[in-house]
Amino acid sequence: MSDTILDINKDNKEENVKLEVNNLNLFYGQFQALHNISMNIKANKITALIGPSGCGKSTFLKTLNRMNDLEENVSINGELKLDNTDIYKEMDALELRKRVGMVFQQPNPFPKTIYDNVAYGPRINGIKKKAQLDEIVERSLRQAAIWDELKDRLHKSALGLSGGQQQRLCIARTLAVEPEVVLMDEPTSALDPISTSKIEELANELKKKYTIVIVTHNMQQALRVADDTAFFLLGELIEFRDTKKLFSYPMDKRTEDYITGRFG
Ligand SMILES: Nc1ncnc2c1ncn2[C@@H]1O[C@H](COP(=O)(O)OP(=O)(O)OP(=O)(O)O)[C@@H](O)[C@H]1O
Repeated sequence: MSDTILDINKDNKEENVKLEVNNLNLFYGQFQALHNISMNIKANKITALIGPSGCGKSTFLKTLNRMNDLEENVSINGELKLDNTDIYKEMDALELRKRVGMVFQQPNPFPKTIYDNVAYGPRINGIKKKAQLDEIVERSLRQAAIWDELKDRLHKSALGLSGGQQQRLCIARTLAVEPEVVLMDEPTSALDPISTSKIEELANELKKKYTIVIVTHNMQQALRVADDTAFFLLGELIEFRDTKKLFSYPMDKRTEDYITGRFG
């Protein structure tokens, strides 16, 4: 890792750090997919992860809520802390995933009603009272900016919604268990421009309450929504800083080549 990135991480330390990553390495069998990643993800900010296909963005995102634990042959070393607690050594994976929710590339609602999709997580967590569930469903759909569109069809199947509506429903489902961090893996890549801009506006609104980490292939999207941007290449974190600075004055030649379209 370069000195440049260390300097930037020191700057970040002065702000409110939600997730602290130190010297993180991840292997799929013999293949090392992440090399010595260190970065601080700030609370109530949007952090974008960019870089060419296969550079480790999704792998890194998944380490933040231990989704890689589900895969065979994965080994991880280094330190990853949520609010100063090590998520691998000192935290139960289920507890962690309540605090760190995830939204995937393809909207993946359950084949259930809209209401039951949103109530799913709270029910698993033991909430049974209808009035309480009603309140959670409404709050979550409002936070996901889709209440007005769906309030009259809560008991219809979620599979009848458009792709953009399904994705906002999936965001509502994630918010229903009141996470602190929301991870988004290319959440708009399957959506049209109008749905994309709704999700971007929503992310901007949600950061008041949540910390958001988003993987995107779309550099304009990173520029539009992210406070900080991390550029990955071949499993290394090349540069990580304020988004506007990274795009205006890239410090590393490889970042410059990528954002100017010279490779990737
Ligand atoms: N389950 C796995 N087993 C083995 N290798 C994997 C696995 N998942 C990812 N990899 C490899 O790890 C590297 C990083 O993959 P990853 O999906 O994290 O990249 P990415 O930057 O998110 O790519 P994309 O933008 O195409 O989604 C790639 O070389 C990939 O082939």
